[in-house]
Amino acid sequence: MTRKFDGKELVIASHNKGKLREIAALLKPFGVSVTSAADHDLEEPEETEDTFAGNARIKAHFAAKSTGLPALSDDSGIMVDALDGAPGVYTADWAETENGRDFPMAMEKTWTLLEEKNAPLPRTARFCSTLCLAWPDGHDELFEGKVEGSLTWPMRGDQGFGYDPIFVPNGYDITFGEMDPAEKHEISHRADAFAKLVAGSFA
Ligand SMILES: O=c1nc[nH]c2c1ncn2[C@H]1C[C@H](O)[C@@H](COP(=O)(O)OP(=O)(O)OP(=O)(O)O)O1
Ligand SMILES: [Mg+2]
Repeated sequence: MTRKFDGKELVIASHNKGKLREIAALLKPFGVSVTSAADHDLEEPEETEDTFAGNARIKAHFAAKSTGLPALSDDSGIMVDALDGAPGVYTADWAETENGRDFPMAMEKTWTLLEEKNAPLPRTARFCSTLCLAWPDGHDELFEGKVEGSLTWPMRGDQGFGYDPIFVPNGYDITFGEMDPAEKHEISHRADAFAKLVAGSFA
């Protein structure tokens, strides 16, 4: 049996401002008051697992235990078929530099690898998201979502975050970076997982 969310406050166990903005927008219709990991002065736990689900559980359980409140995390990434699913769980790591994250650099690295491989067009990829809703007593629920598309070069658009400027979802000719946020929320991997969370835990 799926446990229902019946609290008033939900902690979003993420330090990514782009994600926080998207999750707050997705939760808006449900009258839940949301706070972030930063609002509770939480550190960023190390993401030591090699699956989205494993890392989503680490983040949500850490926040739930630390705050005594239910917490929702998202672990996500982009999987490129011609790169055998890379960068996948390591999407954020590929952008890591001494001075913080550099996503243009990570996108260029990804495109260069595809060029070096002479990967055929379209260069298919998908964004994946696993949401974990965890309670302070250790119970949790997991929900998975994805969106299929292909990569394009050069980068286009300044909406969204992360890899959005090179991802064109199937059925569109614009990137997530060029898309209105409300439209991204209709079709994104996070929205897909979120619909399952709502059906399971909020309905
Ligand atoms: O809709 C998206 N549009 C573009 N890029 C995206 C998206 N969703 C995930 N991504 C990329 C960037 C992100 O940095 C990485 C996930 O890494 P991931 O560890 O789950 O998130 P994070 O470290 O940025 O924030 P946090 O762990 O605090 O929730 O995949
Ligand atoms: Mg992370």
